[in-house]
Amino acid sequence: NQPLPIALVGEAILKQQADEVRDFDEKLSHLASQMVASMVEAKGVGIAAPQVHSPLALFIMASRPNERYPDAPLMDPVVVVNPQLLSASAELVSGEEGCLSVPGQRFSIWRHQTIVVRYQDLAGQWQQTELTGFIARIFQHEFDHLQGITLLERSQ
Ligand SMILES: O=C(O)C[C@@H](Cc1ccccc1)[C@H](O)SCc1ccccc1
Ligand SMILES: [Zn+2]
Repeated sequence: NQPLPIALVGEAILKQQADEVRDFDEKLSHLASQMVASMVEAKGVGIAAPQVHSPLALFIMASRPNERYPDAPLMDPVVVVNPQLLSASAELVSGEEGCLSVPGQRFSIWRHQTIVVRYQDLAGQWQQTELTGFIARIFQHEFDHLQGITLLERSQ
């Protein structure tokens, strides 16, 4: 499962609104597995479809402990399709983020501490859950990518 080339900030694909996923077929599952492979190879904790030049509303979240977030939960990669942000806490928390599309740079970014989200899985089943802390941060970072927003537009 060869890793896919990662789009760099400045490429048009990263500035577009991603398209709704309608076909929950084996092509979608194959793209998701290629995204996981690309994220793992790039040592990321998430990756969005536009970053691998696919304009689909799809991303991977895969929190794991790391030097900046040593107490981050270790979780299996979650495939998030057609995500919606239902609510977000007034409480914001600042944290350091990187981006595979802005290699070698780190930014301090304000994110909502807690969010309630809804999304479809690879089978098209709707999931709804509350996320908090580092996982909420990853979701917000990847959700931004689907709206054509990168760290550069958010860094304080
Ligand atoms: O560019 C991406 O979407 C992947 C980012 C995701 C990320 C989200 C929130 C906070 C940090 C990163 C990559 O994972 S950047 C590499 C990385 C990995 C662990 C911690 C910080 C940065
Ligand atoms: Zn990013």
